[in-house]
Amino acid sequence: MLLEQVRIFLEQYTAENKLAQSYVEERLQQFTAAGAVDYTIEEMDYALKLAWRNSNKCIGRLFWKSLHTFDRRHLKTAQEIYEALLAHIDYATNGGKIRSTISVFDPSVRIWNHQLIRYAGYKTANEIIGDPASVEFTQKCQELGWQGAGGRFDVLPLVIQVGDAAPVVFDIPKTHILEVELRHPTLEWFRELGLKWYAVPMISDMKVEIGGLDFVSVPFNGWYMGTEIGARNLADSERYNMLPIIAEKMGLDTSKNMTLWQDYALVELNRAVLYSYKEDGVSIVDHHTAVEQFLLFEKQEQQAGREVTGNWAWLLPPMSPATAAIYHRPMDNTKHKPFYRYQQAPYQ
Ligand code: HEM
Ligand SMILES: N=C(Nc1cccc(CNC[C@@H]2CCCN2)c1)c1cccs1
Repeated sequence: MLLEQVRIFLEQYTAENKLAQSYVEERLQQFTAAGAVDYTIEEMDYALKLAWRNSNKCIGRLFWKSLHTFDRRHLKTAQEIYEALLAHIDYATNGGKIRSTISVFDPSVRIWNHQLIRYAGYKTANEIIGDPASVEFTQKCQELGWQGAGGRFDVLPLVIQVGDAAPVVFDIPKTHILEVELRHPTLEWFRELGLKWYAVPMISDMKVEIGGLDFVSVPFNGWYMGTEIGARNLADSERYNMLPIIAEKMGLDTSKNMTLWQDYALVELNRAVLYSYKEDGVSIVDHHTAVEQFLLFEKQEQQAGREVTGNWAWLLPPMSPATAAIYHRPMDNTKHKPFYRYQQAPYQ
């Protein structure tokens, strides 16, 4: 029952923020008198940080206390929500010195995008141009009237729905989009591949349950771990599938696995990602440093008397996993609420 779950959340908020126990009863009485649960910005801010700290698949949790919260629960029209999303993008991007940020909207708002900035995928008769992971959403945007340029790196529009009104499509002006053109520290030909990626990953399709209330529009961003771009987005055969092309350019023998040509290409692609982001002053973390930061997070949590939970398979980087200390031990994947979780897409 709702108020019971609200009580549990308020108990944790009160204990961790060293407030008087009477705070819980006061707040429950206010909610009962008002006939609605309306968390303060301080309660929301704590809950959203806590949900990050509880997210078992996240390797970046060392910085959970530095999350910046924008309270946008009062916004009602698609236009003002669009403007709030542009403000989030600008604040988070910060010229490349990325700030972990989250915006929380009224539960009647839905953002149809998987990420605020992501590339379109165009499926034609015999090929896919752009990001294959975006084909379905790109088709949805086209049905809603969006005209893409048909290129490999077209940024998709924001699709915002308020209540059960028709969704509204908004282009993101280029001035708000920071991207990094990929080049390699020593392989001069790498630049000719014409590869780039956007600076800030901003997940916009997850929800968080706080004391029994579902917040279904909580776009959040951090910065990338290099392997996400270099070992998955640009490497997967069902994504940009760049390994064969890079191996060819490297002059490797790609006719048999035993030459480990895929592994050679993978390392050079990931070196190019880290080198380019670093040189452009865009925040990024390599997977070895990210693992070290996670080990620090574990130590910090244990010193605070809290058990650390994690999803072993997701926390291991997709490159050289056995170089990560956490590879060699099991992990408790218990789920503690609140945490960020998947939800049914509004258009499926
Ligand atoms: C600050 C830098 C951060 C880094 C480097 C980082 C890194 C990562 C990485 C590499 C993943 C795995 C993603 C994948 O394999 O697709 C992940 C997952 C996740 N992160 Fe973080 N993260 C950061 C900040 C955040 C923030 C600010 C939040 C939320 C407030 C967050 C919440 C999550 C969640 C919920 C997942 C699991 C996503 C899923 O289930 O698909 N992370 N993170
Ligand atoms: N660095 C990041 N990466 C990240 C975090 C959460 C979710 C995702 C996207 N994960 C989904 C993809 C697609 C299938 C497997 N990975 C990326 C962050 C995104 C937002 C905050 S940090």
